Amino acid sequence: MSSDGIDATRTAPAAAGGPLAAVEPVPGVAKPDPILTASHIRRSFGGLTAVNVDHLEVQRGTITALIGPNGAGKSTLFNLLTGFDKPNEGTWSFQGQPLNGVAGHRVARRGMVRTFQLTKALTRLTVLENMLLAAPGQVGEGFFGAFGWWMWRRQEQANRERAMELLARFKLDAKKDDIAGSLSGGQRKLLEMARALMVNPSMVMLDEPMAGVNPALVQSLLGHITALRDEGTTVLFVEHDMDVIMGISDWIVVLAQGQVIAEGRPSDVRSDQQVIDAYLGTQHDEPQGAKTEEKP
Ligand SMILES: Nc1ncnc2c1ncn2[C@@H]1O[C@H](COP(=O)(O)OP(=O)(O)OP(=O)(O)O)[C@@H](O)[C@H]1O
Repeated sequence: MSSDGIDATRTAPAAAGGPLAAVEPVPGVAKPDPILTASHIRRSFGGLTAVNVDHLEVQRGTITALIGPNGAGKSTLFNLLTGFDKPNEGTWSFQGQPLNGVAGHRVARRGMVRTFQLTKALTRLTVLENMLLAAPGQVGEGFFGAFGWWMWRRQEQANRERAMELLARFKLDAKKDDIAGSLSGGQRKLLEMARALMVNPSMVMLDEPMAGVNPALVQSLLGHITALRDEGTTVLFVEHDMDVIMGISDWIVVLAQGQVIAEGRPSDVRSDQQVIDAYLGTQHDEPQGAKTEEKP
């Protein structure tokens, strides 16, 4: 157990007795307490329908994996739900509030935040600067004159404290003044996660959190993800590594050709013939880390 109270070596058992225990594993099934609900979401690119989801609910306080073969529509669905793309049709709500037409940065302010790979520009900034840029909206300096200045200073201070707390949690505090581009692949993933937490979200969406991560850091990342869930944060993640998916997910949603073809607990999904035919049968079950690299 680390000093911040996180057992980084622990991975979660699938939530056999959790809130999803009695939920029937069928596509579109209602959840007891959904934090996110989406209906009739369709997104086409020319003649190609990338996403065509009838109904999907994500249970609050769980780790839900979104899986499927390449081109299944996972990233497109992430972009739509978080306001970084617009569907041709569909409605969705977060914490009971409709999100249609809400821009990405406002979606994040409402508590649903997604991780982004560090852009080239961000890799040239220090780790701490990256964190501060991810902080929630700033009070303008000119706002109410001297009072605005005082507010701005206070907010700066609070952001700095939150950033340092999160960097300590992810064991990046000693690297706060390092250029982000000098971090290893795994440390970058930790920084991406830490940046997302700057807005204190109710739900985090992680896009392939294990891609490019050295096996030594995989356990640490898994520990951080389950710790988030255990603190009450809802986690939705896209991942290809089946060991990771089966090891930490409370619930798995399977997309194929834009549609939800199955959802359920890991044990339900593993034995679903349609999933095996569409995805698992074609999945090269590489050992964890076989396709990874540590240095960018
Ligand atoms: N901007 C775009 N313009 C045209 N086609 C797109 C665009 N974005 C995605 N697509 C197409 O939509 C389909 C779904 O792509 P998407 O990236 O969402 O799949 P994915 O499940 O995330 O795949 P992967 O696992 O390979 O990342 C693919 O056929 C893709 O080529």
